[in-house]
Amino acid sequence: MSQFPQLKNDRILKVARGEVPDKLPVWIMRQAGRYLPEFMSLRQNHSFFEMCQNPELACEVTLMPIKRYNLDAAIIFSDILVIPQALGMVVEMKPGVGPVLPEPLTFENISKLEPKGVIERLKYVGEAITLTRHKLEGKVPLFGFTGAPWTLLGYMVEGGGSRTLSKAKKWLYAYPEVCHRLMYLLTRIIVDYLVMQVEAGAQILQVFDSSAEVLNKELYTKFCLPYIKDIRDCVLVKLEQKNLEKVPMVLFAKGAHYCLPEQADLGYEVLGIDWTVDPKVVRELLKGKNVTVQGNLDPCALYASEDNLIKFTKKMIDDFGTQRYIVNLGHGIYPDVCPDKVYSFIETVHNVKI
Ligand SMILES: Cc1c2[nH]c(c1CCC(=O)O)Cc1[nH]c(c(CCC(=O)O)c1C)Cc1[nH]c(c(CCC(=O)O)c1C)Cc1[nH]c(c(C)c1CCC(=O)O)C2
Repeated sequence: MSQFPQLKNDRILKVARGEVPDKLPVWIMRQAGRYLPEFMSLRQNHSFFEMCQNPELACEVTLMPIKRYNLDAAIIFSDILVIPQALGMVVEMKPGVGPVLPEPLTFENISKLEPKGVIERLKYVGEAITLTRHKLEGKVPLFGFTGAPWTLLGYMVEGGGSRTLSKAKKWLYAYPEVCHRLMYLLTRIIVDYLVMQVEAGAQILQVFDSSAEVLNKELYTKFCLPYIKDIRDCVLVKLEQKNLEKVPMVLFAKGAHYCLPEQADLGYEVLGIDWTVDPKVVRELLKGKNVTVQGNLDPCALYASEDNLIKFTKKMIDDFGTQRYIVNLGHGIYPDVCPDKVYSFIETVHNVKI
């Protein structure tokens, strides 16, 4: 593997491992995105997936928030939907709408999915990661990421975003065996995809299960937890086989507070917490568990006045406490947030004494 510049800021990695940092680490979900004018100006000339697939462009976008802010991590510019795309599904990113898969999964076309060679077709993500590791010059660690099996299956069955995911949930209730087979297939791909990202230079990994919020404890226990655990276990085994470093992993199961203690037993070092949960309740639910928490400021709090934003941020940190805590929003930042608000948020976090 290529020799990368030495890491200068390892706050996030330390806190993920349960060690005490000099300052609270902070990063922002969707930190490289449309709220940044420099992103919008680049985006005018390129389609979304063209930006994902071109390592130079993906690297440039990944570095945009790092150049502007004192963030404690970078996250590779990509999308969770590159997996369905590499499986042969058409994925379009429609401005103002979001992702659209014009030919969603049906019983008739399941056999058309092409798992063979899928990692090869995702090699561009690895190339973007390797390039970014060099260009980061060791400033901060680089996150790799993936969607969790359920969230990917949801988009594949629904053909795009959905508030209720009633079509995908119908599959869970009506065709559980088919769903298990698909979840298993996605799990195998996700494992190899994450290992490939570490091989390329990712120093920490996040699994996004953004659609966990439409399930309940029973469904999540049956259809999601076993696969999410399998991902963690198999990534560890494969990293060891390849003599690669054991990188920490974050599970962000959005809206799955109905099973937080169960999430803490899957082997992930960090649990991402969405903005709907009270930090004190989170700590209570996770008492005695060996995990770090990450989150969870309401992304809309960045619309508040600077004074109030600072107040909300301090209160959140007070309520979580500074132990084993990575500061983040409780979901991705919105495109119409004023970029200056992000300075106040980060500065407020870094000013907290720990
Ligand atoms: C569900 C999901 C997706 N993608 C992702 C998730 C999980 C996190 C979450 O719940 O938000 C993850 C994601 N998407 C993107 C990143 C890049 C890294 C980062 O800065 O965090 C990451 C980590 C870029 C993106 N992904 C997308 C954009 C905007 C697309 C554009 O420029 O047109 C970016 C910068 C598009 C996207 N991609 C997806 C949706 C629903 C959308 C549309 C919503 C939106 O527009 O914000 C699927």
